[in-house]
Amino acid sequence: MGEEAPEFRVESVALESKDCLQNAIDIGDKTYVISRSDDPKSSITIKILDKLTQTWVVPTVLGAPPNPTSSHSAVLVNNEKILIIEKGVPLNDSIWFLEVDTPFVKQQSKIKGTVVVAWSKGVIGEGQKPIVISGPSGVGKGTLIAKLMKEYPSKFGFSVSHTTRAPREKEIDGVHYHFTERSKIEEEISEGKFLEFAHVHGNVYGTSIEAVESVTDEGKRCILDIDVQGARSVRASSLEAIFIFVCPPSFEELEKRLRARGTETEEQIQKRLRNARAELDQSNSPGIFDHLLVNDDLEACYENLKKLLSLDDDHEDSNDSFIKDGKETACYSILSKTNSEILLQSETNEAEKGTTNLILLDLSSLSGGAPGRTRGLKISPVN
Ligand SMILES: Nc1nc2c(ncn2[C@@H]2O[C@H](COP(=O)(O)OP(=O)(O)O)[C@@H](O)[C@H]2O)c(=O)[nH]1
Ligand SMILES: Nc1ncnc2c1ncn2[C@@H]1O[C@H](COP(=O)(O)OP(=O)(O)O)[C@@H](O)[C@H]1O
Repeated sequence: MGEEAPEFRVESVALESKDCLQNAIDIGDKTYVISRSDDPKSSITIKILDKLTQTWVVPTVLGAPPNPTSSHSAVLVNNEKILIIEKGVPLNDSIWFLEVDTPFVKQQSKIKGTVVVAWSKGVIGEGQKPIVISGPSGVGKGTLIAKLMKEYPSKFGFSVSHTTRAPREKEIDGVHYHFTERSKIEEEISEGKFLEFAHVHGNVYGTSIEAVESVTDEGKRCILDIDVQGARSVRASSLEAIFIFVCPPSFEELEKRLRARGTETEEQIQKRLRNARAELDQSNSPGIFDHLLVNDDLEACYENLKKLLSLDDDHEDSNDSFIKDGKETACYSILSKTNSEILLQSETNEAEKGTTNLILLDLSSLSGGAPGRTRGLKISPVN
């Protein structure tokens, strides 16, 4: 029997010269040209040729691009995205997707009225799902999160949000929040750098994609403290998370805690209490929260939170053991592709006896995607 035919027609022209590499990938009537210049600091540029009109378009590029490297290889995965393998970086950092026609890209294209493409970094294995914690102001979210981070500093990391509100006395910029100007956050939101944002108590709050992914990239489980609107947006995004709503034992107790904290003016307290009623109402909306926790006695609530987190189907990724210790520099190029498997070949000819220079990248269970990370990549050596 002959070899399985590729599912899609792929024309990949590698125009390699000493210091630059360019790939041209055809999708329908368009050719996507992915190139890097000979300036080692400049990152990849994308241009699209419309073959019917013979015109070039420079798209709006969303998401953080790969760090500059010397070269890459690329292949079309399906009609939605291009897989790019970077060379000269650790293998963990070498797998990228350029989304050209995914639902996210289509949606952003509509919003912006321009042609959009978006970067997403490939992650080997699933990683642990981030934890979204919501609840009314003063209920004790921050207190519970602080306890968790103190007890398990290497397991959990906090997603540091951006906010336009003024810092409280003991709050540190970059630790509790990134305190920012409204015009700056609005600009960054329009650049697609935020996973979600919301207007809360008269200020803008938002979670940058980087805030979540930098925690995940450190191998820690990310905790987000965001309001109900934010939780709703994350639910609708490509980020798979666990959603927990923290309730007070009573409205009176909530008010007491908020006043006792002593961080807000009376006017701000009144605003937070008004919003609290709406948040408590929304906590029962179907499809947002997976768990409700009542924070009556702090220690009891904390124990329940811990139970709930260990009940979750946390699992160590097993399929990435091949590269787990490997901060080895990637020097792979794409050799072949079937429907969901890509064969990568090491370009060094150092294949000593018994050492593999072929690896198989399995794309059959991808999840997530731009803006952020594409998870669920499986990788295995070919013997
Ligand atoms: N949507 C969204 N909400 C956030 C974010 N960061 C914080 N919040 C929420 O904004 C609200 C106000 O937070 P904060 O000003 O720290 O006051 P506190 O809740 O009274 O401690 C809380 O409900 C937070 O969960 C964010 O990045 N996105
Ligand atoms: N279970 C609890 N019982 C009594 N006070 C609590 C409890 N949990 C938190 N607090 C206190 O309530 C106040 C508000 O808690 P905080 O963590 O700042 O709430 P949030 O982050 O939800 O706004 C703080 O002064 C905190 O010490």
